[in-house]
Amino acid sequence: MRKRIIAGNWKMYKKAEEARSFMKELVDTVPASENVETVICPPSLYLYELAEMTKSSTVGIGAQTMHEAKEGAFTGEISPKMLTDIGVGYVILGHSERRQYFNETDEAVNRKVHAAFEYGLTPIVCVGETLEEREAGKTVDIVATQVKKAFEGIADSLAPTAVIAYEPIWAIGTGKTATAENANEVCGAIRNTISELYGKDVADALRIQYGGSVKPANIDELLSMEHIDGALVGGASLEAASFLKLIEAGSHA
Ligand SMILES: O=C[C@H](O)COP(=O)(O)O
Repeated sequence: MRKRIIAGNWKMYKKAEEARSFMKELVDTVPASENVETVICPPSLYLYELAEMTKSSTVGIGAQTMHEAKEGAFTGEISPKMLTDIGVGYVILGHSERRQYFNETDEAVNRKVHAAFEYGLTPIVCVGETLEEREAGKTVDIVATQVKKAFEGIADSLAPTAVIAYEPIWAIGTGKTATAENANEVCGAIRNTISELYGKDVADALRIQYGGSVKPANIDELLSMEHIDGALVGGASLEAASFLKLIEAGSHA
């Protein structure tokens, strides 16, 4: 049985005090459950403080992106070594906003997946199609190619510990959600791709999240699907009350 993983991606939102009080509430009230792993990915500015606040709790902290090098003259960047050093455990890689606005290519995502593993971080690898690609019937091809490229050269022993987030780009922040059946179908295709690459045991172990306008009203149906093991949540992770409802949903057997 795969443990669910619900991750909040705050993107470029929240002032320091808001981040602090959210995390205090989350740490104090997050249900202790063996069924769900909880992760918050704040802006990098808050990583250190929030990692300190969550040290003795079950809440994990993730970065929203990182550079692939351990250190160097890369103004403005943060490295996997720095993330591990301050107690960050996860990193989102290849989010569609990084691909779209910051020219993050499949090749760069692959290098970052390698770097994440090298420094003991769990990569949350994002894949997803545009509306145009979906309407042209290319969804499965697109996500399968993104997965294959992201995992190029990744050892069999590491692959099952990665997380893949399927985020149809047209569903991000738009209020439009893929139907649970649709999302499940694509997550199933992702699992098949992993099975082709690594075999069934790895495919059965690797967790796949759905992301794109996930909220308390649709989480139960999404999580009831065979191939959906959690959610990568933007908007609904910004308020502790709604995020806690998602964790609560994930904690049910
Ligand atoms: O990383 C999170 C996704 O981009 C989903 O964002 P959203 O829940 O606001 O649609």
